[in-house]
Amino acid sequence: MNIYTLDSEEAFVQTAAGLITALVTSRPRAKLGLATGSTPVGLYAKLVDMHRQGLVSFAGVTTYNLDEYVGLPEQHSESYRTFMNEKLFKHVDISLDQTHVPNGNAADLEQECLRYDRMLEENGPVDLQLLGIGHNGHIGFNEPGNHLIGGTHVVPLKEETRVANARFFDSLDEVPTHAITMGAATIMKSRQILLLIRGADKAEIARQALTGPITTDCPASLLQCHPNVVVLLDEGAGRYFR
Ligand SMILES: N[C@@H]1[C@@H](O)[C@H](O)[C@@H](COP(=O)(O)O)O[C@@H]1O
Repeated sequence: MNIYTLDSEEAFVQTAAGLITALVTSRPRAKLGLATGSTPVGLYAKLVDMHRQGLVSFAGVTTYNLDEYVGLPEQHSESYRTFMNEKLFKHVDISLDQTHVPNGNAADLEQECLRYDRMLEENGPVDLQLLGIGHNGHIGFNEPGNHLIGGTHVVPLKEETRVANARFFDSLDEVPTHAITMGAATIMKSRQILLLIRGADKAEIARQALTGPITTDCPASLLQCHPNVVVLLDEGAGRYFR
């Protein structure tokens, strides 16, 4: 793992954006795995900015998002489809049919998981998978537990995850109880992984995930087995890595 602690928000965002734009420039038909949550918001804003300046084009890029809530209407302000459209897709030269987010409203969710996996199998592996991390070590919505699942699947969200994400909703009751997520094996098949970790409240889980035992109790620890991972930590999250 290549672990870097950046000492400013600008350096953090600029480094992440630099890695993505370098890939997309050298490989215009790149396949990007994308993530939601508050962590990549600054990165997406930087990519939009660089696109506006003519520094990067996404015209040939295909994207695959990690996850989506189950049962939240696609147009809901907090659906991950809306998040991606608003934070990135609407503002760059990518056509929406090149962007993929699991359909959390599919009539048959099991079929939807199979469809998503088949699509990733046929088109993948992704060149670069962007990841954040939950306070409990989840990646995508692969929650801690006594096992991990390889492929795309429906997952009941841990109470702590629903509480953490309640800040985006009017109340905890509105936070969906389930999500569809890419599985651990799919994530591990990515050619490169870019893991972003921000905030002092993530310092401890960063230490566990990056230097602790590889265990399903901390799904992100599995990334220690991947041959090509770049981890960017901001000052707060990087307390143990300076
Ligand atoms: N499913 C997403 C993850 O992909 C994200 O990495 C994580 C952390 O979110 P944040 O960046 O807001 O802390 O939780 C969410 O629930």
